[in-house]
Amino acid sequence: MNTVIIKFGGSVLEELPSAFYQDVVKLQESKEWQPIIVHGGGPLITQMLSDLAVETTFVNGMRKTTSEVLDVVEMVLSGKVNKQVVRNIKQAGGRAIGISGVDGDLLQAKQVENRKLGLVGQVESVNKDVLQPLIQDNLIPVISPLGIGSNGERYNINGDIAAAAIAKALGGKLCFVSNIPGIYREENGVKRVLTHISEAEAKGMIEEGVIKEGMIPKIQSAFDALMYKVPKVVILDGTEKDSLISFSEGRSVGTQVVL
Ligand SMILES: Nc1ncnc2c1ncn2[C@@H]1O[C@H](COP(=O)(O)OP(=O)(O)O)[C@@H](O)[C@H]1O
Ligand SMILES: CC(=O)N[C@@H](CCC(=O)OP(=O)(O)O)C(=O)O
Repeated sequence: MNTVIIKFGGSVLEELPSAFYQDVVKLQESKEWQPIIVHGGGPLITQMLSDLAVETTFVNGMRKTTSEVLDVVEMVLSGKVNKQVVRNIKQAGGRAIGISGVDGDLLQAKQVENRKLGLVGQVESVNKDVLQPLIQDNLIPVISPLGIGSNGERYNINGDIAAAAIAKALGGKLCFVSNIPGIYREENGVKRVLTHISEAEAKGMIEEGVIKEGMIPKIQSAFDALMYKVPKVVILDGTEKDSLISFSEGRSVGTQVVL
């Protein structure tokens, strides 16, 4: 059985068609795949913070997180978004269970080295034992990216980084579902989507500012995962018909990240 970690971000969350969720359920029912969902929700957090008149800023795609911001992050991700995704899967005919990285010590984390980011965490270890009984019960785990520290404190973890850590722990394939058909590069004024991207190429594109914002943690997590033997990492558009099925059948879709 193949495990696939499907991470979708806030950029595409509200645009994902029901066909996408039906494809997730199809994979599960095929018995050849075990899908595990990790979701983001960055734009919804930003919206809620703005409604509450709390300022928010990003550094290289990571949100500076005060304890006031962290309350909102947890409320939006582990409450609103997580349960919406569980319901979407049910409406597509599947059965899902929503948990956060805090539950059962799933994502054990510590504060990132860049202290200017505040309560942002990096994953130290993944307690994959939490997922096994859920999988055995034919449930699709839906995970919100918060982490728990050794003293029970919580951290805000970027969704892409959380997904890569889970893929590394389970040795599963990693599928970043976003709102773009892959990584863009402009050549002679023409924007095209790369079918593959290597580490050297990505580094150059980050330096040139061609890869920016939320794409930076995504691509960095992709290489981190590949380095730890994750067999395949792809960035694709979840609104494109059959994109997930093409991925599962090994057809070329989106941008494949290669070492
Ligand atoms: N070279 C690039 N190619 C494609 N998208 C890029 C690139 N550089 C930056 N981006 C941005 O990255 C975004 C996807 O990252 P992010 O907003 O974090 O998405 P998600 O919420 O799906 O994780 C795209 O919507 C796009 O605005
Ligand atoms: C540390 C950090 O930046 N955490 C993210 C968590 C949500 C996320 O990753 O959402 P997307 O997948 O939509 O980007 C945030 O606070 O926005």
